[in-house]
Amino acid sequence: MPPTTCVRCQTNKAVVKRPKNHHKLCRDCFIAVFEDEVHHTIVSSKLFYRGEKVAIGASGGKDSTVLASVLKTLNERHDYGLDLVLLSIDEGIKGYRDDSLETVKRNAVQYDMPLKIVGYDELYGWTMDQVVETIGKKGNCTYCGVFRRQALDRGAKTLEIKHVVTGHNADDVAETVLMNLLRGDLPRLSRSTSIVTGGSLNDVKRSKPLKYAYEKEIVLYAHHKKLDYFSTECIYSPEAFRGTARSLIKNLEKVRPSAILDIVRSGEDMARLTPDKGQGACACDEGEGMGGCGSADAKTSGNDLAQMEASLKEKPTANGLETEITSNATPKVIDSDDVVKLPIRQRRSKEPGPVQLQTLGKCVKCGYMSSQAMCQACTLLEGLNKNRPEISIEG
Ligand SMILES: Nc1ncnc2c1ncn2[C@@H]1O[C@H](COP(=O)(O)OP(=O)(O)OP(=O)(O)O)[C@@H](O)[C@H]1O
Repeated sequence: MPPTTCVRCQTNKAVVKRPKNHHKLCRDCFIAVFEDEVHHTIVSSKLFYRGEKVAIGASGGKDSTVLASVLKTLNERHDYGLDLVLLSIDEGIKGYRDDSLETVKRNAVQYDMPLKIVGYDELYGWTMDQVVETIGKKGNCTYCGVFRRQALDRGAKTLEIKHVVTGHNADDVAETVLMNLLRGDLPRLSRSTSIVTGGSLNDVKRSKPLKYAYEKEIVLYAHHKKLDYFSTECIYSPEAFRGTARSLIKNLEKVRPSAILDIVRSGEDMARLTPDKGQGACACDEGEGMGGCGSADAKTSGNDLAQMEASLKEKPTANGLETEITSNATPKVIDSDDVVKLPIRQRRSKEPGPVQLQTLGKCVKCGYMSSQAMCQACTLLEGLNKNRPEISIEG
């Protein structure tokens, strides 16, 4: 078969079939289109202002590495005038985060950006290894997610930064929309679909410039730009419920590539119809619910992404290849759900009824933004410190 020509430049050989719309593009056009789309998201959502100091939540993984690389490129190309800093949270997971932080340290040199690392041990007196030693693996993602969101805010504050960007992508947002739908938690949709959260009530704003970027395209971008990223999954178990939502989405994507963006758009539309417009958002919660980091890895919850990464690695030079992403893999569905029981006052009512708007105050213990007397992190810490958590893990 003759090689396919790039539909954009009509000159070079196509090496990428875009997962998003199946357009066949050459390497340079794919990179240009990907960057242009992120630029469009940034400009149309008015994410930044000139001179703004922005912390990039950098985990060393593909999403935040691509985010750092693209933001550096766009900042220079379009003269955004941003002061970009890498902010990493060390959760204290040996054999995982210590390795990924080495990647972030190299990224800091490669992108010529300052790097700040903040550890759970210094902030909370606990590493995740110690948390897991105490509570076991089940439900640990909840602790990690709550602690990380607050740690990012605190890290930003020590740098006098009021805006943290994260590498959450379209797949992440679509998963969260589905999870909230499946839980019957429409009010949370507003926060989970917003490109920007915090900011007005909470003084650290968070945004997701890759909100409309497909995860597979992020992997392709990292591959074609030869970015240095860390691709091992967390050694502690991923969230079962998110993994199930992820598998569902990956299956939908196979039969209808636009499904991911369609779910994101539907989530945005439904959010506009719900009473919670994000004003009452607890600072610990980006609408994802009490449940973890959002990084249920494709390797465990629908392994076509892992396959894709492996096959890209086998073909280090894409020259002369058409990179088409297909997979016959059957996603592994995790059939149990990790649920952490919170004290009654912090659980959402399961009964239908009028939606209660939350009001933000300050945690009586640490002063962090909270819709409850005590913030989620302090509640979890209190349980850990007592070593007889009022928070029990459902078996
Ligand atoms: N330890 C961390 N330090 C700083 N930022 C983090 C950390 N963990 C996650 N983040 C931020 O939150 C985003 C979403 O995290 P998540 O755990 O869902 O990881 P992910 O989807 O695997 O992303 P990545 O590929 O960047 O690791 C990341 O892209 C990153 O911006």
